[in-house]
Amino acid sequence: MKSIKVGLLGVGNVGAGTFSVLRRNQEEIRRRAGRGIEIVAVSARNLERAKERTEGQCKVVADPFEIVNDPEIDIVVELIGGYDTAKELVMQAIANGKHVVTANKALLALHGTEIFAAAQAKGVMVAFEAAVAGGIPIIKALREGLTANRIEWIAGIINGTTNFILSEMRDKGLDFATVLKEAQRLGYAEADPTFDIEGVDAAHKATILSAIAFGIPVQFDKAHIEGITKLQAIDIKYAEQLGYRIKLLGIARRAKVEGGEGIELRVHPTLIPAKRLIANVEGAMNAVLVQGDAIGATMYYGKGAGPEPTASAVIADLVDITRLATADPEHRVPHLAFQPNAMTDIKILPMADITTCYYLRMTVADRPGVLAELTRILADGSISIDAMMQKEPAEGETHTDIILLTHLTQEKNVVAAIDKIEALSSVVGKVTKIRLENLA
Ligand SMILES: NC(=O)C1=CN([C@@H]2O[C@H](COP(=O)(O)OP(=O)(O)OC[C@H]3O[C@@H](n4cnc5c(N)ncnc54)[C@H](O)[C@@H]3O)[C@@H](O)[C@H]2O)C=CC1
Ligand SMILES: N[C@@H](CC=O)C(=O)O
Ligand code: NA
Repeated sequence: MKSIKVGLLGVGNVGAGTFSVLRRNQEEIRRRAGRGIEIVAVSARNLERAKERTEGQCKVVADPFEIVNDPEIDIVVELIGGYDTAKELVMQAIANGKHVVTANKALLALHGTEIFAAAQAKGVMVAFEAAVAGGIPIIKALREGLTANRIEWIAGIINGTTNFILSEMRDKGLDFATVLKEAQRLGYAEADPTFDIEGVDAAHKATILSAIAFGIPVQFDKAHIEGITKLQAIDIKYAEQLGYRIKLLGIARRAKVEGGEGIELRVHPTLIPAKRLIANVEGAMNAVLVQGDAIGATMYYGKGAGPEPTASAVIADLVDITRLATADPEHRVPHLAFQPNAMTDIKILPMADITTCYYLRMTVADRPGVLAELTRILADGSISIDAMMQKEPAEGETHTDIILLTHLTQEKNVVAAIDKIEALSSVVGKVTKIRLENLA
């Protein structure tokens, strides 16, 4: 049978990885797909570099629209990133009746609803395994393997760059900027690395996961986002002393609220018990925990970033499309796992309404009665304490650090209690609050 013809937009880290894995494993892939998968044209900004990376094996063009409008091309692979041009190209490819593969989580988290609706109407597939947790087949697991379950929650280390930074800083004592540069050199970081370190990339991915897990629209604008730039070394140290690790987690969870159900959608540094598997996921590795009502907890682990791990997911999508291209569109897996007419609109909760445990660090005067003041404020706010650690004041110091871990409580209770604690004359400066999840 004739090869399926692919046009590649962008020959950067992932584009180059896709080209080389597809060439290296072409025979194996052909045996799986039932026919060859051939990149016939690429578009790039740097034409010379693209020619080198594609070893003169295909046409190299400057204008990406030349590819999306080429009648010979069956599948367009979008690997340029960003929202604007990428969206135009993807929409044009769909309008031209081409299937699309994209690794672009930013695009899907913002415009997924429109893109999937257009693809559905046109009867083409938009595949995006590489967009969440790189090479880990988490989209496949959620859309296909776990369809019997009511998904309760998902919690994942879904940004390789930040996990790499946290691991290297802790293990090798390197500084933030040095490790970030290394993550960029290794092809893990986004073109704009603030997306990684400020939690935006993880929020793009958590948004996509929430849609597939719960059958709700993609709603990036409702995600709560905190990155790792404000995390302090002292909290990483105290967390270790208490038996926890701090990871940047993306969390999507069903929650019972007054009047029904809501969804928590949040990304922030999180304390996790050190004995949990996920707390021991290091470097650029990703791990996603999924709790289903029938299966219980499952964990998906692997390389979440980098040229070839991401190419692994891009090519898996190419194989899926090749196998299904001739199937009746009605028989394909729905883009967001649920049939388009069966999506629901469970509300994403404001942060004030989420429920979790907390790590609170405060600097207090080392004098009698301070602890009683703190515990009174917490008790008044219905916050119960799970553990406490008080450090000895350093030689000649009159102040010391107190760290409190709370049981489950609502964020609004904690915020109100912190306001009162910060107003005490015995407390110096701000209280540091980090959320804590016990997980499975
Ligand atoms: N690097 C990684 O580990 C992962 C990246 N992704 C996603 O994959 C996509 C690509 O990422 P990378 O390869 O890392 O980025 P990159 O910055 O290395 O590559 C993007 C390439 O596209 C080219 N480009 C930009 N605009 C273009 C245009 N209009 N026409 C033609 N070429 C254009 C750039 O010159 C660059 O070579 C992004 O959406 C990213 O979020 C997803 C998972 C992992
Ligand atoms: N910049 C991202 C790349 C993969 O999605 C990351 O670091 O995880
Ligand atoms: Na993936």
